[in-house]
Amino acid sequence: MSEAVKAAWAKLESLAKPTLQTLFADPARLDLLSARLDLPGGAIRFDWSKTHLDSAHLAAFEELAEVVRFKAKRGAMFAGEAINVTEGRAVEHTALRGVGRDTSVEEAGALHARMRSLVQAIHGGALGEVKHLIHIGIGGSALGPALAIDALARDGAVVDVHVVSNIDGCALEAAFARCDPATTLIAVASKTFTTIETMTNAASALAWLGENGVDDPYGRVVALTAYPDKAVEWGVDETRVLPFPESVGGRYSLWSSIGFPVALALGWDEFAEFLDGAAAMDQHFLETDGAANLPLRAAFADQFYTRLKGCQTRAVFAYDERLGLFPDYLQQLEMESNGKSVKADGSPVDGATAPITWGGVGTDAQHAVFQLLHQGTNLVPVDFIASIAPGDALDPAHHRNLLANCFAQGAALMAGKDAKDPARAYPGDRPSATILCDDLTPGTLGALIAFHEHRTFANGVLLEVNSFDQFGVELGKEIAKAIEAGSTTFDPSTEALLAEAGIK
Ligand SMILES: O=P(O)(O)OC[C@H]1O[C@](O)(CO)[C@@H](O)[C@@H]1O
Repeated sequence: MSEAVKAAWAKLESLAKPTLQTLFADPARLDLLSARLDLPGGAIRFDWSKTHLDSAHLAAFEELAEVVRFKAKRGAMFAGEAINVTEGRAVEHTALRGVGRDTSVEEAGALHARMRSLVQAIHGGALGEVKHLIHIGIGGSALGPALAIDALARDGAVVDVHVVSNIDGCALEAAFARCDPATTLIAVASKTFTTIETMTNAASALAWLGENGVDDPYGRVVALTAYPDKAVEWGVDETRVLPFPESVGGRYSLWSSIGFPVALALGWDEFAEFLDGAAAMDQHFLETDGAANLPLRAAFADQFYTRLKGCQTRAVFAYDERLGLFPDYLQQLEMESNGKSVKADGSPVDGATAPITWGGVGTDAQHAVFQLLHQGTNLVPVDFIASIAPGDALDPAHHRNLLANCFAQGAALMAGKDAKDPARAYPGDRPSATILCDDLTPGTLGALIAFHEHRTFANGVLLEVNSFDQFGVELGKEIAKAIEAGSTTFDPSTEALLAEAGIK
């Protein structure tokens, strides 16, 4: 850590940390810590006033951002420089939304035009009747599509999409049970086109089509990959291979052809609105400086709790059934990006990096895990996400009650409650932030996801880690391969488990 970075952290640590109730004595607090962004598809409000950030911390975090060269690093990402230093790659998912270096934006436009043609051809009947799509991918090749489809395609998807990721055959069988092979397409989504789970599931899906009367199973496959040659070699006709650039990381790839099932389920116009919402967030992130930059401000709050308060987790609760998969999506985004122990230059980090991201949906979670949030010994910063417009058409009492509960939880965590009986007392002073959308639309969802991508990047810059590699996932894969090969002897525990299961 450079002396300047050390000094910036030391200053942050030295600042007084008043309670939330004390902080609210400042009448300007709500204005200082809340913001609204007008986006395609509706506005989003952000409220960090129930966190312990104050003007002194915001200023000190701005100094930290300056000494870690946040602006230069942000500029380098959008300029297409190879900021993923350990892999020597640029990081260009924003170019897919039209924001980035010209050549990459142009290339992304051409790739989207190709994807759009295929989507529209399928909608127009070019591949016969298509009622179902089994989308096979894992990690970033599955979590984004699953989230977007579950959030946006609830009432009347053009094509019914089933996302299958797990190598556990139960996952694929569940999809088979809900699809008619004669009207089913298979999307094989893999950046590398080598991932064992995806390739095994894809082979089984082809076999299922063949065993159920489909003459040309390969003719029903669309491949979504950064390595189109591998997909062609595997047997997919080049006309149904939708490539994307290698500079788009797996967990940032929803905007590329990995989003094909989203476009197929919703229609191209909605997918374009989704991209536009993300692009509006990109422009905000690129053009706004200091704590007014909302993803950067969110990262300040994250660092406040992780580094300055020692919180090991952060929780996200969507008070919106349609965002039930949002915590899963965020887990990969945040934990795979910033769950690191070395900095981008290879030196050890100087403290905690990414907290464990977890969460669920409200109000369900209130009846399951909120006990710990209110009275447990762990301090957990919480994000609440909700929409003002309901997603349902039932009695408005449902949605009013949903929002009342969402806002009540933030108020309760902060205020706490005294009681004579210690078991009934709430300590309070527990932080939360609220993200409130006008409505959950393709545009606001796109912006919400892009906000979290940039928040993750901003956290990585403040921590000085490379947010874009993921070498930590490799060792387990290597050992699984060695187990399958049967050639290696492992520790006694692993050997005993393999013997019990009849694998060795
Ligand atoms: O798209 P691919 O290459 O199949 O990889 C799937 C996932 O596997 C990972 O590499 C982790 O194992 C993720 O980063 C990625 O999203």
